[in-house]
Amino acid sequence: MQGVHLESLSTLNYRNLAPCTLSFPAGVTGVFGENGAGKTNLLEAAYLALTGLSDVTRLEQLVQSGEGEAYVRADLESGGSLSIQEVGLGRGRRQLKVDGVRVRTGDLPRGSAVWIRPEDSDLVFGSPSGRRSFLDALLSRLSARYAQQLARYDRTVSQRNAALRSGEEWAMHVWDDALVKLGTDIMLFRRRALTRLSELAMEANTALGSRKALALSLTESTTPETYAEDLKGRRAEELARGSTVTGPHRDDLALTLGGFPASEYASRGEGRTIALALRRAELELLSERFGEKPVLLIDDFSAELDPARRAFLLDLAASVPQAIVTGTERAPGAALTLRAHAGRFTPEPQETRTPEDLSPDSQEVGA
Ligand SMILES: Nc1ncnc2c1ncn2[C@@H]1O[C@H](COP(=O)(O)OP(=O)(O)OP(=O)(O)O)[C@@H](O)[C@H]1O
Repeated sequence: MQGVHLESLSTLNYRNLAPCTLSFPAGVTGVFGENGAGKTNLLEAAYLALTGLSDVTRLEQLVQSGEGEAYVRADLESGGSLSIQEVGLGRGRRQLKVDGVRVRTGDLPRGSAVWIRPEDSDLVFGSPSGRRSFLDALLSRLSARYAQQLARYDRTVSQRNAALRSGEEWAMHVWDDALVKLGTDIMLFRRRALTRLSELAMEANTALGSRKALALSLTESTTPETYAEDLKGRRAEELARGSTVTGPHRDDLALTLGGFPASEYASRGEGRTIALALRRAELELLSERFGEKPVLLIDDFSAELDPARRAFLLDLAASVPQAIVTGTERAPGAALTLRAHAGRFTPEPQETRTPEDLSPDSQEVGA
């Protein structure tokens, strides 16, 4: 399968990165350097330029301290055509352009990158809202309609909450109708998508060497069939609390390992394996949906001390048309290696090794 290709990335005033334009070859680019050198920031900038997405709550965090605005640009090839994607960032403001024309986030190619990070373990051990965000972000990338319905649903919940707080019981049937319609769409879409996501996550979990079965399911606060009734049944409680307590905004993506809830019973290592399985499932799902492999961004492969998980990450990077892999040590088998230091990235000479030395199973890598 073909893949999205990030030809070059330019940044200006982005976090601690020095202004730069970096070219990336096909295959693996390894970026190594000391802690705080800017490796994560580089991947974050690449992800933002490729997808328009960022999970920071305050955009000004991304702007270099002391500066007013930041800018990232990706020159990429997708579906056989070249394009330039630019993101300008200011205080609470993000401006996107494709080939010089202003667009909205949803207009950028939605399957262009997947980012794997050490913090992904929070998906397993963190709150339901983190898992729900993972699911919603993924489904929003798979379907523009899902993204639209979700935004409408969230707006409706906020407006309904305001009406509940003002004690506007007389207006509730109007909000309930809107909520049931949008919420039902969301629940049905999640159920459909979960079937394939579960299969792919289970396969990845097995590929990671886990002997315990991973299962994904939705813990729903209501169902499409009973949503309207459930809202009526909790009306008094909702008026007292001033918030909507029933609906897909309260649901969880439940993860079980060997039949037990992973958030409560999985070990740290098992949790990490589940998180990697979810990310590989995301990669596969986006590839199936868009017919090309996303650019794979792997942050800090060297933090992965378990040999099976480390080999899995390096194999995954080698299996896609393009990957950027960071770490405090060199990634083996890289087509290009960049040394990171104080926000700058310098190409390193290629290591001369035999193909056997470059295998992820070799001593140095697995140690
Ligand atoms: N808006 C900003 N302006 C200037 N510097 C920033 C900004 N945001 C973050 N930094 C700095 O960027 C530095 C590099 O962070 P980054 O997370 O990219 O390092 P890293 O190379 O991935 O390190 P590690 O190996 O520890 O993960 C940090 O020292 C951080 O303080």
